[in-house]
Amino acid sequence: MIRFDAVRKEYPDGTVAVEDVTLEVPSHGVVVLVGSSGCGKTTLLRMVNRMVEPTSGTVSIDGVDVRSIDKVELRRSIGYVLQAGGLLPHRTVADNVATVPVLQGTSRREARSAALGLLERVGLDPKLGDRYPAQLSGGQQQRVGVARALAADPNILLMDEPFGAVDPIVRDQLQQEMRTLQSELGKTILFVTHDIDEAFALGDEVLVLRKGAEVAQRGTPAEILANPADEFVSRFVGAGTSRRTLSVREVDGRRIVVDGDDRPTGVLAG
Ligand SMILES: Nc1ncnc2c1ncn2[C@@H]1O[C@H](COP(=O)(O)OP(=O)(O)OP(=O)(O)O)[C@@H](O)[C@H]1O
Repeated sequence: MIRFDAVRKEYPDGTVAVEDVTLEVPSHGVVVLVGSSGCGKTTLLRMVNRMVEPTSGTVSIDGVDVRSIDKVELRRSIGYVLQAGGLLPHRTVADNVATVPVLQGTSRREARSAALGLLERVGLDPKLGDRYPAQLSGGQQQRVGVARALAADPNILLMDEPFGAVDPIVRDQLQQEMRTLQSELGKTILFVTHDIDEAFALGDEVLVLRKGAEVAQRGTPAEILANPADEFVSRFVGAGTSRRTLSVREVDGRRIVVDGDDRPTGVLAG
């Protein structure tokens, strides 16, 4: 479990990115932080691996204050996936994935062979292991980013808009694959996005944040959609908008789900 206890972050220029946040992220679940640009999501996420130190308050993992853990050790023990993939451009894909295990003492050969297995696991042809990041598509690079984050078999994965830079179709695929992977691996995942649909697609729980990373509402996607806490959340999730208001029409004997503009969104099973 990750716990934020009364954390506040004021940057040296006086910007208060995180006001006063207390929250828990239970183990083995996916918690998504969603909010507009600049609301403090990234700052909060980076406090977990000490890329940002809180001005006050405490972040702990399974009851251990992260400040008591060596920064380098901590970062190697937590998977971190960024929007740009964060891959090292002058290393091959396989070497990128193998970097942390090698630093942790795994032999190069063993780490490389594990890396090829991980590439397969995230849906890539292991042959791509010999390429350089620039020789891959954006979606493939994101997959490598996920493989690299998983390489040291961390309990915790921090994901900062990892699918933000790819087209909607690839994004959809990556989200589905992440769900499958998570059902197999059961990591503790803290995921940041500004896209409410992505939050609803991936989160066991979703936290809608306002400025200063203040939690406007926390709940399952269904709870938030069914019962938005206030006007801010309601607007953010689009509850009550034509896109969210679905109804059923019968067409040629099949039951089609349509949105408030009568546009089809799916077919009812059964
Ligand atoms: N190093 C820094 N120095 C000063 N201000 C910063 C720094 N990093 C972030 N901020 C400010 O802190 C606030 C929160 O930023 P943060 O990146 O955490 O938000 P975010 O919700 O992740 O936004 P985005 O979705 O755009 O990445 C913003 O006002 C931002 O400009």
